[in-house]
This record gives sequence, C-alpha cells and structure tokens, in this order.
Amino acid sequence: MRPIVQISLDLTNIDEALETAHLAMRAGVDWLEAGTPLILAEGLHGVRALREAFPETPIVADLKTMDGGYLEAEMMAKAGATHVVVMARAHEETIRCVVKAGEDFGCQVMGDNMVSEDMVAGAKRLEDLGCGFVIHHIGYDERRGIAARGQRMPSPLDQLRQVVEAVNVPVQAVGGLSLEQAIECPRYGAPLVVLGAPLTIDADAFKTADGDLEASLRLICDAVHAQEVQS
Ligand SMILES: O=C([C@H](O)CO)[C@H](O)[C@H](O)COP(=O)(O)O
Repeated sequence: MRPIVQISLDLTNIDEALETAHLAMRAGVDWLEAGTPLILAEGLHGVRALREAFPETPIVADLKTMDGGYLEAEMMAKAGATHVVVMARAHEETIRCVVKAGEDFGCQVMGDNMVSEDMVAGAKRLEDLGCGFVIHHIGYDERRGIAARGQRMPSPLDQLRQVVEAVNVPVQAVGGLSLEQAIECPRYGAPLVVLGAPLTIDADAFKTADGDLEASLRLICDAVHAQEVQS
C-alpha cells in the first residue's frame, strides 16, 4: 500500500470543514476525515456535505462507536462515509455489528485502540474481530492530563512498531504527533498518515515565505507520498 495522507476535519461546522477540505484536496490529500467534533456538531449532514462536494474521495467518519454499532455504521455509510470507526474498548458484539454493517453497506471498518490497557493486544483484538484497519491512538485528554502533571507525554510512536508487527491490516498513528513525526509513520510500517485540522504548520521545513497553507500542505503531501512503507 502506498502512503496515504488523511486530513482530520476536527471542526465544528460544515462551512469550515468544506473550506479546509477543498484546500486539502487541492494540495494532494488523499482521504478526508469527518472528525468527532464535526460529527457531533453537524452529524450526518456533515458527512453528506463532504460526499456531495467530493464524490470520489474516501471519507472516514470518526464516530468512535461504543454501542449500537450496526445502526451508527449503517447511517454513516448511507450518508457517504467509506470508513467508520469503532473502539477497541467496546463490547466485542458491538465491533462485530459494525463489521457486519460494513459488509452490508459497503463500508470499511477502522478499529481504534485508544485507552486499551494493552494497546498492542487492543489492536490485535480489533483485527481478530474483523476490522480492516487499526488506529493506534493516544487520546487528547490523556495527553493533556499527563502533560499538565509535568510528566512525559506518551506518543503513539512509542509502540507503533509493535502494533504494526502484531497485525496484518494497515495501521495509522494518531495523537499529538508533530508534522515531522506524522510524515515518518510509513517508516514504522504505518501507511496512513493523519494530519490534524485546523492545521498549523509548526515545522520550519514546510513553512512558505508568505505563509501559504495550501503550498505548505502540498509540500507535506509530497513528502509523505515520497516515502516507502517499511515492512
Ligand atoms: O480523535 C481525536 C480525539 O479523540 C478528539 O476527538 C482527534 O482527532 C485526535 O486526537 C487529534 O490528534 P492530534 O491532531 O494529533 O491532536
């Protein structure tokens, strides 16, 4: 699998999401993600709006499903999502229901191992239950809480290699990565590179003289696409 750039639209209204998505697509981003804040704020309408504007683009709906998995996945697939997200901490029956809905409605299932007691085992469990992708994720609140206590913030890179080696499905790493770290993910064997939105270009290597976000994002996409995914 060649490296893929996914932009997470962690925004709270459709207009902003569409504006960022248009910019991202012009810059060479491959997949769009309707982030959890967008789904909470705009629900199915947000996903439908993205599907209408980008008929051919994969759209990940970051639902973080914990229960009622079949209906959630069905609704999102019918709205145009090509990928939905279920949590490793959900009951195994929920994960099975999301996988079944994925089969019934032509949607891929990504399993998120956030807050698993054992992140590697969590990833393996997701694959064993039928998820086609693993999201190796250190949560936002967890990271902030640990940083506020002055402790070292955990990074998804800490165990990324182990997760990649434990499963046979594509992995993506999420949670507090700098741009440089995100771009490095294919070197850990993780082909899906997620960039956060609203996007801040905090890396000198990708800043342009006039602060043009689209041009910076194009450099980032090129850097990801130039990588080999290590096996
Ligand atoms: O999924 C997310 C989180 O659980 C809040 O909804 C975020 O998309 C993710 O944590 C964002 O990560 P960064 O962009 O690396 O901060």
